[in-house]
Amino acid sequence: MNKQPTVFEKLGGQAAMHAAVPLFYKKVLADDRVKHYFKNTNMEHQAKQQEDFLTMLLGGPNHYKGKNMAEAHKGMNLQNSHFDAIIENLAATLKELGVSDQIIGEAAKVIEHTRKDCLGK
Ligand code: HEM
Repeated sequence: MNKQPTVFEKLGGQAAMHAAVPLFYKKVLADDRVKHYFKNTNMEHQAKQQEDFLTMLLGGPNHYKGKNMAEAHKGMNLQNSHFDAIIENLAATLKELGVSDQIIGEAAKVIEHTRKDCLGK
């Protein structure tokens, strides 16, 4: 029986994820809606954590050793608009890398499940 490909595989697997995350954070750090949150963040560490987290979340291998989303974003008072900005930057990144709108939509739908935890509500 053939296994259905995961969103991670459809996006292009680890190589695609590794290419996407730095581009994504470049956009995030240029986005006035969210960039201030990262002023004390080690972005190299953040990119590694995010690559591992998204890989796991989208159905790839699980190497993620960071905090859960509620813990990671505790005290930041994040709002829906911030979450939307993050998703928008990720979607724009994937689009630039040639991922189809269909697959971007599938990825966004999975990531959407983390909204409540990220916002702490
Ligand atoms: C809602 C807007 C968001 C903002 C402004 C934001 C901001 C941040 C910041 C500043 C950190 C680093 C904290 C530190 O320096 O220790 C962080 C950690 C992290 N965030 Fe977000 N984040 C957001 C949404 C998300 C989303 C949607 C995801 C996943 C899809 C995510 C995944 C992560 C991960 C994996 C970490 C690392 C946790 C660790 O190292 O243990 N974030 N976030």
